[in-house]
Amino acid sequence: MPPRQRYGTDDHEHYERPRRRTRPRTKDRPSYADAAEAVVVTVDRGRYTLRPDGAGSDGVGERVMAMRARPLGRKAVVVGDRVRVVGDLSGDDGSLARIVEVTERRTVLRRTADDDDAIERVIVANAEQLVVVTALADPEPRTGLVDRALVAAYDAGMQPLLCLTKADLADPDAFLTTYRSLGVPWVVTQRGGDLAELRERLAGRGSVLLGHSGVGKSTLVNALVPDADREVGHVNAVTGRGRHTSVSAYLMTLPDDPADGWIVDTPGIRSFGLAHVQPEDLIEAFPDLDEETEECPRGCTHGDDEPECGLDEALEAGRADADRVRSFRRLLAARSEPAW
Ligand SMILES: Nc1nc2c(ncn2[C@@H]2O[C@H](COP(=O)(O)OP(=O)(O)OP(=O)(O)O)[C@@H](O)[C@H]2O)c(=O)[nH]1
Ligand SMILES: [Zn+2]
Repeated sequence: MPPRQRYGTDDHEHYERPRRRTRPRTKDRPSYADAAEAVVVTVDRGRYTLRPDGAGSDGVGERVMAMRARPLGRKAVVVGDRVRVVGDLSGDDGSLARIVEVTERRTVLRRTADDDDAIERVIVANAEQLVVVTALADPEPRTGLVDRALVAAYDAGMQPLLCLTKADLADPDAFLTTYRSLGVPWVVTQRGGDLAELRERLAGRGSVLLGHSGVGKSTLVNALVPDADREVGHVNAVTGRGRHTSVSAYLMTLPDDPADGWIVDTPGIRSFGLAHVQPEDLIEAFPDLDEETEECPRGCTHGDDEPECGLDEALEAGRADADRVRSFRRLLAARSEPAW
C-alpha cells in the first residue's frame, strides 16, 4: 500500500493500536512515492538547480534549488540527470528541495582527470548528441581537437554532429574531407544565415554543445535560446556567484521546439582528458571495423603499429576502406594528444 494511504481517514485501526507497536519497521521507511520528477539544469558546489516536470504550473517553480538527500549516498548528481525530488518546489527565494533519487542514466559524457582537476568526472548525463562547434576560420579549425571531441562522443554512446560556423569566411569542403569517411553528420552556419538545419538536428533530443573560445558558440546559444543569458544570470544571482564564473555546464530547453529538445552549454569546460577511453569501446562505434577485429591478438590496440591487426588484413583483402581505417586510427591516436 502506498504510504500516503496509511494515514488515510479509513485507516482507524492504525490509530487504535497501542503506541509501542507502531514503531516503524523497515518496510515503513519513506518510499518517496509522492516525490516529483525534475531535470538537473546546473550544478554549483553542492547546490543543484532543477527544472521540475510541470514547471510553471500551480506552486511549481521554473527553477528550484535543491541539495542532495542522505539516501543518495555518494552518488554524483550531474547536469542532465533525471531526479526525484521532495520538499519545497516553489522555487521561492531561500527555498531548498531535496534530491532523493537519480534515475538510471542513458548516456554519460565524461572526462578523465587532468592537471586542473584530479577526479574523473561525468560532465553531462542523458544527452544523445554531442555538437562539436568549430569555426571554419578565425580561429582556424583544428582537426586534433575535433578528433578528441569525437572520441568523447563515441565513448559516451552519443551521436556526434559537426557544427561548422563562420561559413561566410571560408568554404567547408576541405575541412569536411577529413571526416567524410567516418560518416560524421554536419551542418554549417554563418553570420546572418538561418539556423533551420541546426534546429532540426536538435529537435526532440538532448545535445551538448562543445567548442573553444571564439568559435561562435555563444552566438549560437543566444540565437537558439534568446533567454539564455538571463537564465544563467538568474542562477548565479541565486547562488550569489558571478556570471559565467563557476557554472561549467548549463541545460536549457529549446523554446521553439514542441518536441522538448534541450541543449547543454559548456562555457567552463576547457580541458577534456580521454585517458579512460579504451580502443575496444571506441571501435564499437564503427561496427563494420569492429567486425574485422574479432581475430586480433589479445590486447591489440588496432593502431597501425600493431603487427597482426585484423584491420590490416581487411585492408589487404579489400574488405575495408583505407580512408576509413586511417581516420579511425587517427581518432585512436588523438586520445593521447595534449589538451582537447
Ligand atoms: N564572420 C562570422 N563571425 C561570427 C560568426 N559567429 C560568431 N562570430 C563572431 O565570432 C566572435 C566570437 O563569437 P562568440 O559567440 O562570442 O564565440 P564563443 O565561441 O562563444 O567564444 P567565447 O565567448 O570566448 O567562449 C564574435 O565576434 C562573433 O561576432 C559567424 O558565423 N561568422
Ligand atoms: Zn587489431
